[in-house]
Amino acid sequence: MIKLRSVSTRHTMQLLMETSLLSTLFIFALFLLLTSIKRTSKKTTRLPPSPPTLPVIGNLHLLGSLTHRSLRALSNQYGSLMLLHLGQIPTLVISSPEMAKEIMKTQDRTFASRPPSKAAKLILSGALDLAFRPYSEYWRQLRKLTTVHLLCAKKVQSYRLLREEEVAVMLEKIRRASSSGPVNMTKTLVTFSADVITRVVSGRNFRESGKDELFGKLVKENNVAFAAFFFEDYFPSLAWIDELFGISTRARRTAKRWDTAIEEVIEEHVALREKYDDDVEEKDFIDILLSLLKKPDDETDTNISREEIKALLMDMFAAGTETTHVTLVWAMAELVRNPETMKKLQDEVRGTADEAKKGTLMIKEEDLERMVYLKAVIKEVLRLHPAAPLLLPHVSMEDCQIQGFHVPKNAKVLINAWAIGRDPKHWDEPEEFKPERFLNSSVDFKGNDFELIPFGAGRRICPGLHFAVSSMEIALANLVSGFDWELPLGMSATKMDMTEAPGLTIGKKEPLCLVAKPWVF
Ligand code: HEM
Repeated sequence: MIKLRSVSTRHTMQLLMETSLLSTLFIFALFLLLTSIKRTSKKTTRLPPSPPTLPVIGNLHLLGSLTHRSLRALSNQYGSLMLLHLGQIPTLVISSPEMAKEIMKTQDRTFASRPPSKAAKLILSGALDLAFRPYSEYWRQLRKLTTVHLLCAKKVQSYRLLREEEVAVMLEKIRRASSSGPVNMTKTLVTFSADVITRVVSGRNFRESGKDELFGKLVKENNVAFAAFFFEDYFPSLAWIDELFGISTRARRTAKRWDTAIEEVIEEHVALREKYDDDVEEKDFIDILLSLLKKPDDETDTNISREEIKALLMDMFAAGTETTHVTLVWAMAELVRNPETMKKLQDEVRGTADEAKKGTLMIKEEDLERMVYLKAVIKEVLRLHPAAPLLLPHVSMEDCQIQGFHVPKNAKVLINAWAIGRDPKHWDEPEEFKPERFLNSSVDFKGNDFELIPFGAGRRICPGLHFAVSSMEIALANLVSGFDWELPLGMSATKMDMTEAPGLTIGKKEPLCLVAKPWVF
């Protein structure tokens, strides 16, 4: 009996234990379920703040021709993370370093793609280039190819003599022109920037072959086309209106002109390769691209089509020319407007130049390293006048959350580098041109300091950064050391016209004409 009771007690005990284990497991599962529901419900569907919209056009009416300025005014009201409805396209506008860091660092991969662009579709053969191509394995390959063979620090260093030669040509041109009145520095600097990039990319000078004017015009046409209002970019279903108003036709004409010009340059390279039975020393970028076209499976696995080569070359000629010359024009304009800064820079440059070289040609690249004020001036110019004030548009590749707000997949993202560079929360006297602010500061434009992002940051950061900075440093150092600069008679520094011209890159609207007085060591 006792034995039986003890068995039944044990059985009851076991049952009890199993039941309590089951209930514990049940409560634990319930707890997990509730927490996960709670966590999911934290993923809000609350959208970032937006201005009120109008039917059909949404917020389009709020944008002026200088979009970066309109967007800053709006963000002052709605915050540094703002959602606009531009026609049918949800557009996230970023206006603070903190938010820029979210997009280009914390969630860099989500935002590393590009939205569709009608101009890129028409001019760049459907965005076959590097800059407008959506994020993909092919984009990564193309970027690697361009960096390794054209734009990495080692390659940029190897173009040193070429840059010095082009600077010498520019100085000589200014010297000659200066004897007969003010020099059009806008024109001079366009030619300089174009000559450097075309020599590096195609191995020869477009100036000498008479192609420089044509390419200059094409670069300008590109800037206009990429800033034009295409209905398709805001109302994809109304693409036909672009045809009706002739905007697409104009862009197609630009595309055709680019195609003919680049085809000619490529054909010259092909002819040389044929003449020397492919035994051409691969010394320029086009040769390298052509060799990849011919043997797609060799070594690199990169299979590049002729259309892709042309689109990539267009990127290089356009991005390499426009951004650099626009920045140099702003630099000269700011220096002439601020004579004390000009004097301080001239003292540094003229004083740092090697004693042995005084009286000879000019500043060489080896002198630049010691010129800390020159570097501060260039940073300050890029802070106040980033050539691409809204960078290039990004797009969200999936739904995500930023600071508790929901960002839908396929939202276009505009990052206002111009507004960020003038944010009073991060910069003292932000509207003033004061290179001194960088003298005791480690803030740089290389993509780690989000208050200064003229080249962007993260996966899509400008691959031409080193190339551009090297060209700008050597050009500016020589311009200020080789000449004293004045405004033409009757113009005053305080009333100088600094109006911006609208475009994908924002340059000075009026050409910069200056009196150059040659200076001898
Ligand atoms: C002062 C000169 C320059 C400035 C301010 C500048 C600025 C920029 C900016 C803001 C972007 C977009 C970054 C983003 O989307 O987040 C960009 C992209 C790009 N830049 Fe530059 N750039 C300059 C010079 C150059 C030069 C000299 C080249 C080539 C020779 C170049 C080639 C490119 C290319 C190919 C891209 C597209 C990269 C991609 O989408 O992966 N840039 N640049």
